Amino acid sequence: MVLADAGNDVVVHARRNEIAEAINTRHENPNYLPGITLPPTVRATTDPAVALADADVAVLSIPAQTLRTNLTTWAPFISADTVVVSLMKGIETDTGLRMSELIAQVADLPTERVAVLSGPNLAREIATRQPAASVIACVDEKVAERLQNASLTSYFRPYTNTDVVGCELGGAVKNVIALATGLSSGLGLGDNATALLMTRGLAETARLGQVLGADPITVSGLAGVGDLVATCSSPLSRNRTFGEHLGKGMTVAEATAVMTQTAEGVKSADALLALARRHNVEMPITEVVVAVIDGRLTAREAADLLMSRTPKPERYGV
Ligand SMILES: NC(=O)c1ccc[n+]([C@@H]2O[C@H](COP(=O)([O-])OP(=O)(O)OC[C@H]3O[C@@H](n4cnc5c(N)ncnc54)[C@H](O)[C@@H]3O)[C@@H](O)[C@H]2O)c1
Ligand SMILES: O=P(O)(O)OC[C@H](O)CO
Repeated sequence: MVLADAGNDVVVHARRNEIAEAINTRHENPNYLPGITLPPTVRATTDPAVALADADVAVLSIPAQTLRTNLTTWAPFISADTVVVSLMKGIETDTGLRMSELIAQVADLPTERVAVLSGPNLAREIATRQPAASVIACVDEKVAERLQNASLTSYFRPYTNTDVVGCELGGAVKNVIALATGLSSGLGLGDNATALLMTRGLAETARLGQVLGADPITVSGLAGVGDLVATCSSPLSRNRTFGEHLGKGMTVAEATAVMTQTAEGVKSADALLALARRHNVEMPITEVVVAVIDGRLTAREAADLLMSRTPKPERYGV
């Protein structure tokens, strides 16, 4: 919708024929955004070769853990000049790769042709054209600027950045912190606890970013604190909702069964923790979220464990 409203010729690749059909005839995706009318210029196809033919830009937005398999199939259809943009906020579980790293590896692309978009962008709000801003990051600033111009509308305002690592980490870690604020809310622990988790969650993002080469300023921007605030506070967040279900006593299997959309943090938390341990970075909130997901701690025990940690000075670096 954003790209079509910005004046681009947009082709969506859908897996299911009935979804492609609904987008082409009723201008609606009834499974994922029921009730939202898409611009009639948005067309859909089930054929990835048709979707990718001569595309200036390919925007990838599927569950992070399915990217490798899907992209292996799609890569041969990516044209020589196409820039690939990731909207995904996850980390591959087996490898710890960020989505842009995975794209460059699987599609064999130079980093200058891979960009990421990340920020406080709850899908349903954007689909109703409510104002939002985001960050488009690419190591090549000119490419980021091209993408910025291609996605600028009256309701969507992208900023550019060259810090791909910081933007991607901001998106991936905030999902885990949103699971934690959901757990806390499910337990009824109050707004002070939510603010505590968000602020110390940001410290975890900053520490991990520091060792992985992110710009320390990125964490205070839209892809850092901006997305953290939106996701941790909004009932529209799937990660926060998933955590809330667990906090109210559901098992992971029960929460998974009632969710129809992706909560990336559930699978990426473990990969982020492994990445942090590899670099000797302490991420206590991420650690207890992983323990709750694995069934080693209850939500209550996780809260008690965090509150019983040794007192320390307030620091943001490693
Ligand atoms: N929804 C949001 O508000 C939002 C905002 C910003 C970023 N993101 C990120 O975008 C990514 C996708 O999330 P989403 O909100 O679209 O999730 P979703 O669950 O709503 O939709 C997933 C999409 O991927 C497709 N899909 C599911 N399994 C697939 C598979 N195995 N192979 C191919 N396609 C598959 C679905 O058909 C659907 O189109 C995530 O990484 C998420 O963090 C989401
Ligand atoms: O619904 P969530 O929890 O995946 O969050 C959606 C977006 O990432 C918010 O920016």
